[in-house]
Amino acid sequence: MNDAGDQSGRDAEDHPASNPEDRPASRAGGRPGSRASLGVRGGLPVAGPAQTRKAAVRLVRLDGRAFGAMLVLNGLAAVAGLGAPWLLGRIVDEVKAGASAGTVDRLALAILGCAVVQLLLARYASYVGHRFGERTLARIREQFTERALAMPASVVERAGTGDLTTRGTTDVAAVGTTLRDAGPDVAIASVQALFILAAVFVLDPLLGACGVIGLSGIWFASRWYLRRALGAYLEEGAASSALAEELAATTTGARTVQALRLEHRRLMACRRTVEESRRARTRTLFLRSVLFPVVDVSYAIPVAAVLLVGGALTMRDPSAMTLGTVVASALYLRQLSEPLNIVLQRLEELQSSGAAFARVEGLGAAPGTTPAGPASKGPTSEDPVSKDPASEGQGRISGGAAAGGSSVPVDDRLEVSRASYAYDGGPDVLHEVELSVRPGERLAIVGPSGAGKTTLGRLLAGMDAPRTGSVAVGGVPVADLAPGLLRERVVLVTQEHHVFLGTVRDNLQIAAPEATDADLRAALAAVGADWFDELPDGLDTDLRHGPHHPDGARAQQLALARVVLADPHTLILDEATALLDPRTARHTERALAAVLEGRTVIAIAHRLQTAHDADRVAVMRDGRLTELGTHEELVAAGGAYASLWRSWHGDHAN
Ligand SMILES: Nc1ncnc2c1ncn2[C@@H]1O[C@H](COP(=O)(O)OP(=O)(O)OP(=O)(O)O)[C@@H](O)[C@H]1O
Repeated sequence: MNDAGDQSGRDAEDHPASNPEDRPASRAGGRPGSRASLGVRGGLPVAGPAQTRKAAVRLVRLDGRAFGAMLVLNGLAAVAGLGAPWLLGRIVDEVKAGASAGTVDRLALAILGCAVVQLLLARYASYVGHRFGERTLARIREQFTERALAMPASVVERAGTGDLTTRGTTDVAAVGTTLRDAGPDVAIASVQALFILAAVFVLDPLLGACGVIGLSGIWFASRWYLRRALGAYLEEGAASSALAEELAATTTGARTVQALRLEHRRLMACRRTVEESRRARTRTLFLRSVLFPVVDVSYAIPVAAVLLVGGALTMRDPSAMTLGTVVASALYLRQLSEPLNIVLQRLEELQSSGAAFARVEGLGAAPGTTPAGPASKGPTSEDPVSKDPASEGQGRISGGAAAGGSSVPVDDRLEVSRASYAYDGGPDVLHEVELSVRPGERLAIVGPSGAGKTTLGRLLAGMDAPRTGSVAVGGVPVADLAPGLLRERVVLVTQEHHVFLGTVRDNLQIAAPEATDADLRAALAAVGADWFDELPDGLDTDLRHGPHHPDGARAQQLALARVVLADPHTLILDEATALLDPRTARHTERALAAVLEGRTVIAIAHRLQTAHDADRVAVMRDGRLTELGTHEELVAAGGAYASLWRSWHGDHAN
C-alpha cells in the first residue's frame, strides 16, 4: 500500500519547497477570463467549459428520471399558474358584459383551485428536485474523494494542499447548494417564465411582442454579465485557494517562521494574497452591481408597453382587443418578474458554482488520475485507476511518462540507469545514478544529510520520474505504473505515520480488506508490536483518543504492519524505524526482514548497523552514488564508508 500519509509528512517538514518562505505567494496564475487561466490554476487543472458541460450532462443523465420528473411536474405547476391571470381577464370581460355575481364567484373559485393545484405541484416538484440534488452531490463528493486519493502524492505536493482542500470543501459545498436550491429553483422559474410568455402570445401576439421587446434590456444586461462572470468567478476561486494555501503554509510552518524571524515577510506575503482576493471579490461585486439595477428597471418596461399599446388599441377599436385581454397580458408580464428575478438572482450563484464545478471537475484531468471515475456510475468506493487499465498512468507530469501506461513489469528487478533529478527546475540533486537491485536483495543506502538518499527513494517508489535517465521495474518506468499496479510492487515507508480514526482492525484492514483476524495478529507480531497483547479489546480497541492512542513508535509499527499485509515485492524504508528505540528498531527490522524474505528491501539508513546487516551498501554523496558493494568489500576498500564505519563503530570496527 502506498500510504500517502506516510509519505508526505517528512517531506513537509524537511524539504525547502515545503518551507512557507519558498512557496510562491500565489499559485493561481492566469488573468481573469484568459484562456490560459481556464486551464491550470492553483497548481491543479480547471476543467474547460466544454468539459464542465459534459460532466454536468453526465451527472444529469445518471439520475435522468428524477430530473425529467422534476421538469414535468414544474411544467404542470406552471400551467396551473397560468390560470389565474386568464381567469381574472375573464372576470373583467364578464363584469363589463353585465354577468351575474354567481358567474364571477365561479371564476374566483377556479382561480383559488388553480392556485392550490399549482402549490401542490410546485411543492412536489421541489421535493423531487432536492432529492435529485442530494444524490448528485453525493456522486460528486465520492468522485472527488476517489480522484484525490488516486492522485500521485508528488502531484498533491506540487499543487499544494490548500488548493485541494478549497476544492474539496468550499467548491464542493458551492456546487451542493446549487444542486439543492439554485438548480431546481432555476429549472422551475425558467419553465414558468416560458409558459407565461407563451400565454401572452396566445392571448395576443402583438402584446406578446411588446412584452418581449420590453424585456430585451434584461437580455443585453445578462449577456454582458455572463461574458465576464465565469472568468471573474474562476479568478475569485483561485484567489481563495491561494489565500488558504498561504495561511496554511504560514500556520503549519509557524515554528520555522519564528525561528528564522520571517514574520514580517510572511505578513507581507499574506497581505498580498488577501489583497488579490479582495480585488477578485470586488470585481464580481461590480458585475452584480451593474446587472441588478438594470434588471429592476427592465421589469416595468414590458408591463407599461402592454398597457399603453393595448389600452390605445382597445380605445380605438374595442372589437379588436378586449379590456380583459389587456389586463390579463399585463398581469402575466407582471407575474413574469417573479420567475425572472429568481433566474437572475440565481444566475450569479450558477456562475460561481459553475466555476466551482469546473475546479472540482478539473481534478479528473490532474496528472495520474483517470478522466472519469466510477463514482459517476453510482456510489462506490472502487479505485478508478485499477478499474480502467487502458488509462493507467495517463497524463502523468513526470518526464517520459506517457510511454508505458498499460505495460506490466516482466519481473521484479529494479534498474536505475543514468538517472538525474532536479526539484521544480532547480539544479540537479541527483547526477547520473546507476544502480541495479535484484529481487530479494537487501540494499542499504547511506550518506550524509542532503546527499540525495530520500530523493533516490522517491524515484524508486515511483513518486517522481527522473529528469533524464530511467528508473524501471521489470522494464517499465516505475513512475508510469498506475497507482494500483505500483502499490503491489513498491511501497515507500517514511518516519511519519498516520493513525486512521477507528479501531486497530480498521487501521490494518485498509491495507488488506480481506485479511482475517489471524492475518492481522500475525502482521502485528511480525513488526514486534508486543503492546498489542495488552489492549483491552484486542483488534476492536478504539485508537482514536484516550489511553490507547498510539504514540509515534506504535503508529510506526502499525504502518509497518500495514505494509506486511499489503505484501509488496519491494519495500523502501526511509528511516522507517528511526522513531523506535534501538533495541525495538533492530527487533522490528529483523522481524520485517524475516516476513519479507524473498522480497527486495531498500533501507535508507542512518544507523550503520542496518548497512552492516544488508546484502549490499550504496554510499551517496552530493547526489552521486560513490561506492557500492558488500559491507566487507567497502570496509576493505578503505573509502568513505570505511571511515564512516570506523568512526561509528570505534575501535571495534572490522
Ligand atoms: N522538495 C524539495 N525541493 C527542492 N529541493 C529539495 C527538496 N527535497 C530535497 N531537496 C534537496 O535535494 C537534495 C537531496 O535531498 P534529500 O532529502 O534527498 O537528501 P537526503 O540524503 O535524504 O538527506 P537527509 O538524510 O537529511 O534526509 C538536498 O540538497 C535537498 O536540499
